[in-house]
Amino acid sequence: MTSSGSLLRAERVTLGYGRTPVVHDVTLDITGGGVGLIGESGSGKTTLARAFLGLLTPMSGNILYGDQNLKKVDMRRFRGDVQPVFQAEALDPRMRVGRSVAEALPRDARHRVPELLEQVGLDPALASRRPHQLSGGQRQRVVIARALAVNPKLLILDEPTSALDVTVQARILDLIAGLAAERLLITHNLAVVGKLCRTSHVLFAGRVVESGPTADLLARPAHPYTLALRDAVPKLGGEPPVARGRAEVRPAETGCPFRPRCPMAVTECDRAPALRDLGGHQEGQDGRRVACHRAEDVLREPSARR
Ligand SMILES: Nc1ncnc2c1ncn2[C@@H]1O[C@H](COP(=O)(O)OP(=O)(O)OP(=O)(O)O)[C@@H](O)[C@H]1O
Repeated sequence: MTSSGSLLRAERVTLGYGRTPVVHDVTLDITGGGVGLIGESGSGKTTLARAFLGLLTPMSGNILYGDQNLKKVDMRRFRGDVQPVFQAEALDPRMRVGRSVAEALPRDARHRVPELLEQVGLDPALASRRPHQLSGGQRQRVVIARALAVNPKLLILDEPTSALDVTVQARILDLIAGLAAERLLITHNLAVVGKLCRTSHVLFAGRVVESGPTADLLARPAHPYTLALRDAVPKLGGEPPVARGRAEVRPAETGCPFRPRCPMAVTECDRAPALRDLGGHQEGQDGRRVACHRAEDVLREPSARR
């Protein structure tokens, strides 16, 4: 735990590839009860996840693990504590799935394969199959079994259900919800965070534009982008929630990056809004942060209330 009570913390982190930053000055804590990272394709979710896994070094700022800079943490211990769950396509197509799971276990614990398969709701007899001989949902369960092999404290799940149909998706989400490990969940589907994450952060163009308790965010978005995301996909399993037809509009390079797509933009939005506490002590505003000059107006919009 860091002194702020989080498992992992990004502190004013800027991340990029080569010299090009794609995530800008993000501060974010992974606390208990599940944390969601939401945003459309290209918003920087996977890039942040890679930094939290120690796979990408920040251009500036720090990733902290238990009050220690991740750069200085023993990576062998860290890999036992923090495990990624990526999409099932990452499984080796030639390898029997039992062996895939066995490879994630310490050598003297390989007898635990049937137990792990059962833990994720799979018949241990499926261990002899190759990935293409399983359904999409079964493959995703194998990926989760692999991650659980080392009894991690935290799972970092990148779109764990986006390739699955709605009913299978719901069953995998139930499985994830029942696991003991904490979770950082990356998704473009707001319905998924509603089910699994106590806290959520909305990313737009590599910046956190809104944060807070997920239930409050969904009930009363304070950023026009969160509002567009919520209203684009009201239920589990729908299309990716982008403001349809406008996602191709490039973010602004100066001022508020969402301005070119924002139905509420005003002259003031030429100035970049800082992430700030949502003022007042009204219901649903505790722990809420937003980067929008017009957040209070967004909250007053009848369409923002649900
Ligand atoms: N290896 C890379 N080299 C250069 N640029 C990259 C690389 N990986 C990602 N990017 C760029 O970084 C930005 C953020 O990408 P990232 O994959 O983090 O977004 P994302 O929100 O996870 O998107 P998606 O939901 O499509 O996975 C994008 O503009 C992307 O083109």
